[in-house]
This record gives sequence, C-alpha cells and structure tokens, in this order.
Amino acid sequence: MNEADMIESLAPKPKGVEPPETVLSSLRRLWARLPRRRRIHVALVPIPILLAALAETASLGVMLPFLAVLAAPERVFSIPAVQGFANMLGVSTPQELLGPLTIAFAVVVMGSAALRMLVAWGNSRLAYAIGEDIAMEVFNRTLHQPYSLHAQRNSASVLSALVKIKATSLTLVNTLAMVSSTMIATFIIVSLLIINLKVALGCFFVLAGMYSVIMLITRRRLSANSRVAAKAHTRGMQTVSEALGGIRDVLLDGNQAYFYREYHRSVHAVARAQSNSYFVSYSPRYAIEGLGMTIFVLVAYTLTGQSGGFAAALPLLGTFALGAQRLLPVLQLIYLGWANLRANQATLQDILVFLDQTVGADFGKVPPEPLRMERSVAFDKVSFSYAGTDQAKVVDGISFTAAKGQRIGFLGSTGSGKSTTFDLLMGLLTPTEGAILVDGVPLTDANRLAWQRGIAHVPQTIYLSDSTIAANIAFGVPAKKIDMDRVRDAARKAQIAEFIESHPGGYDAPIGERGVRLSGGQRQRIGIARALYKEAQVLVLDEATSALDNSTEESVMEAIRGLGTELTIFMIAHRLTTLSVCDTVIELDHGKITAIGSYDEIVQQRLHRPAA
Ligand SMILES: Nc1ncnc2c1ncn2[C@@H]1O[C@H](COP(=O)(O)OP(=O)(O)OP(=O)(O)O)[C@@H](O)[C@H]1O
Repeated sequence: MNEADMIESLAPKPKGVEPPETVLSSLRRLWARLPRRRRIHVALVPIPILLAALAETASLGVMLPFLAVLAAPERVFSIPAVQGFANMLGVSTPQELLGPLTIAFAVVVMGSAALRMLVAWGNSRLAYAIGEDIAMEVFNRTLHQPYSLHAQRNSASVLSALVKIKATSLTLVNTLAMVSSTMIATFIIVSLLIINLKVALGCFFVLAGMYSVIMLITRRRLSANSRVAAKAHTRGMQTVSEALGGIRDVLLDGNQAYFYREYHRSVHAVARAQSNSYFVSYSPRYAIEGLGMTIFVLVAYTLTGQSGGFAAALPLLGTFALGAQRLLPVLQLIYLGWANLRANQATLQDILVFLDQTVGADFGKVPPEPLRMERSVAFDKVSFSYAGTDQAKVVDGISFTAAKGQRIGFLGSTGSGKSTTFDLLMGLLTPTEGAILVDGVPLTDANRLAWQRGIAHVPQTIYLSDSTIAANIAFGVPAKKIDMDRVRDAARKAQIAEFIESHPGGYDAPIGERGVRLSGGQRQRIGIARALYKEAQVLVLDEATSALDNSTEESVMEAIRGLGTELTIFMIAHRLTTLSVCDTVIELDHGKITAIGSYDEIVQQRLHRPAA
C-alpha cells in the first residue's frame, strides 16, 4: 500500500449527511469551555497588539523622511512632516536633521521590536495557560463520568486526548500569532497605501493572492493529514496500553513483534502526516520571499526609470523594502496560524469530545458528608440491563434486605450478575427497574454521592499506587493530611500492622520495585485497611479473597471476622466456605435470586440439591 492509499484508508469516511465541523465552530466550542478569567485574558490580547501595530506604522512613517534626507538633502524640507519635525527641534539644515532622525528611527524601530516581543511572550503564555485549562477540565470531567461510561470506554483514548492537548497549545500560540499578525498587517498595508497607492496595492494583491492560492491548494491535504494524525495517535496509545496491560501474555506468547508492527504503523502514519503538514505550513515562505524580492527589483526598475532617477526613488524604495520586510513575516504568520489550525482540527475535535463530556449537578462542588445508614439497605425488585447490549436483564427483579452490621454473602456461577449487583449497591450503576432503599429512602442522584462516601470497596486485586504504605492505606489523601493514628488503627484491625511495623521504614516504606514486596494476602489486607481508614459504614468485598490460597484466605477472613458490627459487609465468593462468616447468603443465577438463607441453610440446600 503506498503512502497516499494508507493516508486515505486511515482518514475517517464522512458519516451520513452531517457536514464536517468548521475550524471556527471548533474554536467557538473551545471558547465556551474556557474559564471566565481566561476569556478576559483573551479579550485583552488586542491591546498590546494594537500598540505593536501602531509602532510598526510609526517605524514606516519615520523611514520615509530618513531616507529622503540621505538621498536628496536639499529637497527634504519640501516634505510637510519633516518641516514640522525640524521646527519642533529648531533645526534649519538637512545635515542637522540627520542625527535626530536617526535617533527617532532607532527608538521607534526598537520600541516596535520590543512590543512585538511582548506580544509574542504574552501570546505563548496565554496559549499554554489555555492548554493547561483544557487539560485540567478534560481530566476533571473524565473523573466525574459515570462508572457505566468508564466501563465501556478505552482509557487509552483519554490518555491520547490529554497528550494531544500539548499540540493544541502550540496551535493556539499560532492562532493568537495569526490574530496579532492580521492586525499588524492591516496597519502596515494602510501605511503603505498612504505612501504610494498603486505600488502598495500591487504588492499586497500579489502577495496575498499567492498565499490565497497556496491555501486553496493545501486545505484538503492539511485536513486529511489532521484526521490521519489524530486517529493514528489514538491507535498508537491503545496499542501501547494493550501491550503493557497484558505484558505477561506478550512475554509468554512472544508476540512483541505484533505489537511492535502495530505501534510502528501508527507512529509512521503520525510522522508522515505531521511532516507533510509541517512542510505545507512552512515552505511557502521561501517561494513568497523569492517572489517578494522579484517584485521589489521590478518596482525599483520601474521607479528609477521615472524622472529624478534612483535618488528620487530611494526613499520610496526604502520604505517599501522595510514594508515588505515587515509584511512578509506577518503574512507568513497568518498563513502558518491558518495551516496549523487546519492541520490540528481533528485533534482539536477529539479533545472537544472530552471537554464537552456532560457532568452531574454535583460537578465542582465539595463532596457531601457520608449518608449515615441507621437501619438497613434493601433492594426492592431491582433489575438492570447494560445499555447497548441486547437489553437482556443481567439483574432480574431481585429483592433482599441487609440490616446494619450484617454480613451478606453472594454466591453464583460466573456471569450470574454478582458484580453487577454490587455495582448497583455502590450506586455506580442505576437500576433500570426497582429501587435501592437506604433506611427506606430510595437512592437517587440527590443522595447517591453521600451514599458512596460511606462505602469502601475491596476488589479481587487491589490497586496499589507507587508510594508509601501509609499513602496506600490513606489512598487519595495528600501526604500532609494523612492521620497516622488512623492508619495504624486501620492496619491493626486489618491484621497487617505487625508485618508493616516489622519492616524497615514501617508505614513510610515505599511499595513497589525497590520497596516492600507484598504477597497476595498482604495486598488484600492493605485493601481492607484502606477501607477501614475511610471509616466506611459499608464494606464491599468483590471476590477479595478469591485469588488467595486456602490458608491465606483464612487469615484474611480472620481479619474480616474481627471487624466491628458498625460495619455492614457484603462479599462475593466463589467458594461457599468463604461465606461462613456471613449472616445471610444469597445465591444468584441468571440475575435472579435462587436461594437465600443463613450459611448453614444454604449448605443444607446444596447438599440436598439434585446433581445438575
Ligand atoms: N460493562 C458491561 N457491559 C455489558 N455487559 C456486561 C458488562 N459487565 C458485565 N456484563 C455482562 O453481565 C453479566 C453479569 O456479569 P457480572 O460481572 O455481574 O457477573 P458475575 O456473577 O460477577 O461474574 P464473575 O463471577 O465471572 O465475576 C454477564 O453476562 C456479563 O457478560
């Protein structure tokens, strides 16, 4: 497959009749998501640009009399502006005028350069600050998405969007430079028009015309490159995340070459698309500079042929040389800003998808106090089906009540709906039918967060962060705010304190490669300690001991048995014996409750059940 075919095959095909979003509407969407203070910053951008543009005009204005003095001193007083300047200084000869004019020219030109630098500094600071705003908003909104969305989505696409924000910041620098340059270019063009209408119009139309032709030729290619780069970038991130996420299998199966090839395909597509766009963005400058020089020579040739010869034409030529020298870079910056926006349009749209993620009414608010459960939590004919599937009920009309302080065990074959039931209990999923009642009050969007604050979850393998034991127990709490007494108390109740305290470094020992190596049982006990640190009222153990051998499981269950009755505990286990600590055992099959009773009752029922 040649490169053009590859780019075509990667570019997403237009769907339906919906027109593709324009760069302008993408920028409008971005604007709508910016914080108020940032919008004020953007609104202030034209002020320094206007000053810089005025300084540019002034430098052109000073150039004309300056060159006139050099070329034809005797005629210099015929220029009205020079007369005024000379009167102001009280000088009467052209030679006396040369010194002050040189100083005035230098001051204006240096002032203009300083202002342009200030504008460039301000623009880059602002654009990267906007990039920071976008990154934080994308991450924050992503963190506030419902669990059902996280369960469906590939996390690599979020990572990819966050990485792409860097490219967007650069695009925004160029966009702001484009806005500044447009204003400055307008001032330069007006100055040139005042000096000599015909020559200025001629120069402008030829230069702007050339850029317009280039824009027409390159716009489709830039857009296609943009789509290829954005898509291939996401695919590359997915490949890396899949390979590293399943590194055990990659090593065992020896299929590094497959992932290498897949990653290479993406990286190659991104590299080709971006290098193409880079060339298309920067190269016109050389052609136009060449053309600009040619025009200059032609104008010089025409003007010197007129009366007065070269000396008469020199001031005008000098001013135009300066004008062109000023105009060409700003025209190039306008073109570059446009090309960059087009080349990154798809990236911008990818980011906007994450920036536009809807969030609940609680977004940005202080988390509520935990909802205290005084008596019970109950499922009342709860059903649930996953959206986008065949709508089959994964949980089918289940009802049960767990009194405060009880231990409730769930049993059932794989796929019977145990984890889904727990996700419903934790408010991570919302029932499609029925209700979950806390002390008789249904769980809704209004009290869901408060309910969740009081729940701690220990999964089959707990997630340990690359930090200290204390930080892992007080998970998500800033180091300075960790209550060490509470950490020690939680570790003691989870029966892991002895191990931690016997280890050099104790609670401050790092977990990970160079730190404490934890066995499966110890990891799970850290998970229980984490739940206890949270001072949760409901503890949810989702196959928390399934991966452990019998004796390790027994020691972890021992820790669970020792927990106080202020905690209501729900646990899923594959082995019935694991649930011997439970007051009630519920058996699920195809989302329905098939048996409910005490541990002993369920054991008896199973003994008398006819073999399948
Ligand atoms: N995110 C999801 N999207 C669609 N279907 C899902 C999703 N998660 C689970 N399911 C389906 O729901 C059913 C119940 O899954 P669930 O994980 O609740 O069962 P389980 O009893 O916990 O199984 P296991 O013991 O294997 O963990 C299964 O058929 C599963 O395929």
